[in-house]
Amino acid sequence: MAERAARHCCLGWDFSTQQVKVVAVDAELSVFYEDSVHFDRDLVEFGTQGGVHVHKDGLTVTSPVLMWVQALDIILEKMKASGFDFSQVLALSGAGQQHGSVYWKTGASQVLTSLSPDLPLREQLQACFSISNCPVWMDSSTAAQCRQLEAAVGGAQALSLLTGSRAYERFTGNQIAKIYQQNPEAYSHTERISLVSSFAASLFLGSYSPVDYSDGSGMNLLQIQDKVWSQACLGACAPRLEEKLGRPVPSCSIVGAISSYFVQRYGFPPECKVVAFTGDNPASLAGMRLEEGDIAVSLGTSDTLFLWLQEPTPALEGHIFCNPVDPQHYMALLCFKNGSLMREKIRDESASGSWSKFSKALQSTGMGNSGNLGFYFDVMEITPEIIGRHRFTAENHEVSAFPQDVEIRALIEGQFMAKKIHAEALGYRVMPKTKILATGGASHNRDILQVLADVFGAPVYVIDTANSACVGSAYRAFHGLAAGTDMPFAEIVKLAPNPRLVATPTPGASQVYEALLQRYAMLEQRVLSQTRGPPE
Ligand SMILES: O=C(CO)[C@@H](O)[C@H](O)CF
Repeated sequence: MAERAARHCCLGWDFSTQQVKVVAVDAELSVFYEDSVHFDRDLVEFGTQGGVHVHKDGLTVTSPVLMWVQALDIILEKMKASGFDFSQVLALSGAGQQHGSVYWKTGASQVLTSLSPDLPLREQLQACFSISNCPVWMDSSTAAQCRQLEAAVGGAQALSLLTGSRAYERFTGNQIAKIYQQNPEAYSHTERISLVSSFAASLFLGSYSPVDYSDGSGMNLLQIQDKVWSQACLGACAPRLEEKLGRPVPSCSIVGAISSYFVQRYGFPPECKVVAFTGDNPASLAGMRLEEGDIAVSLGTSDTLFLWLQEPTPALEGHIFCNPVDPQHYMALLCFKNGSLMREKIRDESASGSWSKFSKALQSTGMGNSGNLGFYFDVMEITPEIIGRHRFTAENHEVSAFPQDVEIRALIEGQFMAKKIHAEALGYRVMPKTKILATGGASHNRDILQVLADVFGAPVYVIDTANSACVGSAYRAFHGLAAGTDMPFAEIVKLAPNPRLVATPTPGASQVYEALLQRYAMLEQRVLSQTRGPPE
């Protein structure tokens, strides 16, 4: 085989819900290698569906930690078999599904620091975990622990101001509290608790990696302003928790050099640096190269907004995390459950199942839809908590139906006005340099993106985000190598492929939507009060 040219690179890992993925990115920021191990397909013995086990109660959702360990063994062996030159790896970083937690058994650190390069990780780490099935982000079994935590710190809004979110069942502090309450013996035999991100970093480090500020913001435990654990939150969840978590670190930190295990077994250079791993969403923000004032809109099954914020306004909706690439700033995440499934339903009902007819309806109706407004929530919406379809005429009279074309525009304008209103409630403001980055299935429909540009008054770009968490992690590894030079992340990634401009605001759009947004906000409150019933 022809000698492969030497190609210095950084690796970006993603320990996601369904698979472990890796990309190799060279100094020109080109992705030249990618691989993955799919849990359901490649690790059948664990019996997961979508990478998880949903328990009989329908609320508890876990994943086997040894499945994650073995997936790393397999993917590294696949890379080795493909002839990947590990000696060229300058640094690596990674991401993990947020909120999940890993429980290292007392004594595990000795095993982790003295791994034999002759054996796979799984064989050596078999007995290193006090909890075999780790709670993950899909779990919703900790409602009681959420109420206890909010009560301990003065309520939901107080917790949100402190940690960036009100209590959420999937957030790690509440999961730890449940384990302490229901399995105190396992908790007492736990010397370290990692997030999925810091657990993965620990494997490469050969010692316990600290939690980074950004993924740590998804625990209901970290004070997001001071970037220290909240003693009130720790105390409300479990005893002696701080010693099990260790001190959190900035997300751009080099947490150490790669373990000798990987040097001897795979040929990594001993000076290969490990940059703190973070959550998948913060890593995606890095991969999409969001900058201050930008907003990323993922138009998928549910719609997700990533915001870059300088001064957050924590609220009872959405999540504020410490920013993964600028320690002085923040990011926000907003989830809208009625995303593409709602768009597909209206397409089927009002455009005979045709996206082309759907687009024609948007083209044939004007901005503002002659004052007609709609709320379309066939499943209980997260942001805000409303269910049902509610349509209003220009005179704010509720009606039971719209003509088909009006219905289609009311759906799309309503979805995007909701996004703008709730993003602004978290402190987001459109800036002159704002770019909207659209991803996900609906981002292939230019007419939908035109409405997005008009409602926000900002240009819309599309970007390939297939591997955004991995690529963002590789970018963060390069950024970690520049530690101490104060080089901003944007400078490090300036060679990366640019997003493609798809839509710019129609002239006059801001005047139309400025008025409509105010009506939308007012009507949303009216619907909320109707569906929530009168305040107690
Ligand atoms: O719970 C979430 C964010 O808060 C999910 O996006 C997980 O990070 C997916 F892994």
